[in-house]
Amino acid sequence: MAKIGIFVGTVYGNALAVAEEALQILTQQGHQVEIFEDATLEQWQEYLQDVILVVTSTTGNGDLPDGIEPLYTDLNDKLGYQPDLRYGMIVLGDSSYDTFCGGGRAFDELLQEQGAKRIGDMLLIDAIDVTEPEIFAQDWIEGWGTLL
Ligand SMILES: Cc1cc2nc3c(=O)[nH]c(=O)nc-3n(C[C@H](O)[C@H](O)[C@H](O)COP(=O)(O)O)c2cc1C
Repeated sequence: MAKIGIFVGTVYGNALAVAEEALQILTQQGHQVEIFEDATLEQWQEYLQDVILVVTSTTGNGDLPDGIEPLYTDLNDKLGYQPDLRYGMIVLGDSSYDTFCGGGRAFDELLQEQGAKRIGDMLLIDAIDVTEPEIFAQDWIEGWGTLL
């Protein structure tokens, strides 16, 4: 059983729906799970020895939603190295944008630079193909939960 913080960035609620699905699946697997929106660096730091699942969409021109961008900036400016963190990444975007899933990809790059260990591949969810992202993500979440 792992302690998992799900950190969400959403504009219209799709990423939150995926996060809520993940909460349900991972809790059923026996993990201890909590969702954070508009999260602070302090909340992130509570998981540095545990597991984080980032679920974020992309807005603007490859940007992170307002609810998670300050966390990204704080991680970049203040945290530095986080080698004991294990994490997963689910990114929502739309492939009609040149910056497909740009916000989440940037978040993943930052965590890699800071020594965090990603569990599994990133799940990219393309709004062009997928109308129900929370259903689409189910198999990935189940598989990810068993890797922890
Ligand atoms: C104004 C606007 C800008 C967007 N910009 C991007 C973008 O730069 N790259 C991308 O991959 N998707 C982009 N998207 C698509 C969203 O990321 C996608 O629709 C996603 O499913 C929204 O999830 P949310 O409801 O959690 O915000 C944009 C959508 C809108 C409405």
